[in-house]
Amino acid sequence: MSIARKASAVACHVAPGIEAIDWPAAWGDLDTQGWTIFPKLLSANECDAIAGLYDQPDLFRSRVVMAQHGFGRGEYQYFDYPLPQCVESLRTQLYPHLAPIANRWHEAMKSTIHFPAEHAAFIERCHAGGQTRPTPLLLQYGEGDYNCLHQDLYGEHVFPLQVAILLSEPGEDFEGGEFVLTEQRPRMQSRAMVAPLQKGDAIVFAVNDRPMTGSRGAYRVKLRHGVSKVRSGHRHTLGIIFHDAA
Ligand SMILES: O=C(O)CCC(=O)C(=O)O
Ligand SMILES: [Fe+2]
Repeated sequence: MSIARKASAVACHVAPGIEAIDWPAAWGDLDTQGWTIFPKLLSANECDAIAGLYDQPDLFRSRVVMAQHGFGRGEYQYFDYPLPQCVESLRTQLYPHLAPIANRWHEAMKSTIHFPAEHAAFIERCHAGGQTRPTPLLLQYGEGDYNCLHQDLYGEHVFPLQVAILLSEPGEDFEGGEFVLTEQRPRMQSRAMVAPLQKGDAIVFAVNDRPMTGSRGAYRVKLRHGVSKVRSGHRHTLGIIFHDAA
């Protein structure tokens, strides 16, 4: 009974948003800067419904208070299986579009890892390798909170792209709290990037390495992501990570 209740907690219609994505533009952004934005992937109502799940502890497998680990300030919770329908739909419906990019990146980086076309097959691989715990998460920030630059690596199996959806409206629900990324090139100084997200926008970004084309072929650059200090208000984010955790 509790399983049925959990699974139906929040429904949303992600297919139209995914249909509307300009994939050639997205591929271009991902190849040149390692991230891209899908505008308005979720409606304001869907954002509010997902953010509201934060107060239903039975939907989550664990809660992390960032200050206790030196991760920043603020908190997040990892969803438990079965995932709410909306989260499950985003994970399974975005994956098939991202797997070809992941495979192209891995080929360019001379990796022999190949990602299957469907998420279920990739999750089977994670589970067989002992990575069985779900990684989609809901983050919650208040005034003064921030998220240090990090990478969401949870074991040997890593899908190289992940998605974060801003569930609050900048300038209205909160001030500050920008989504920031840094790109570290070999033997060079790091460059910082700020993603201009609005409520309902999704950012797709490299989890760790991505290929960059130089005059002597492709080399690897490393991305990290985080959130600058929230100056006022409240900010929620939904994180969709495609690999599970050990
Ligand atoms: O709150 C944010 O925008 C950052 C989320 C994040 O670190 C993640 O989804 O992995
Ligand atoms: Fe993260």
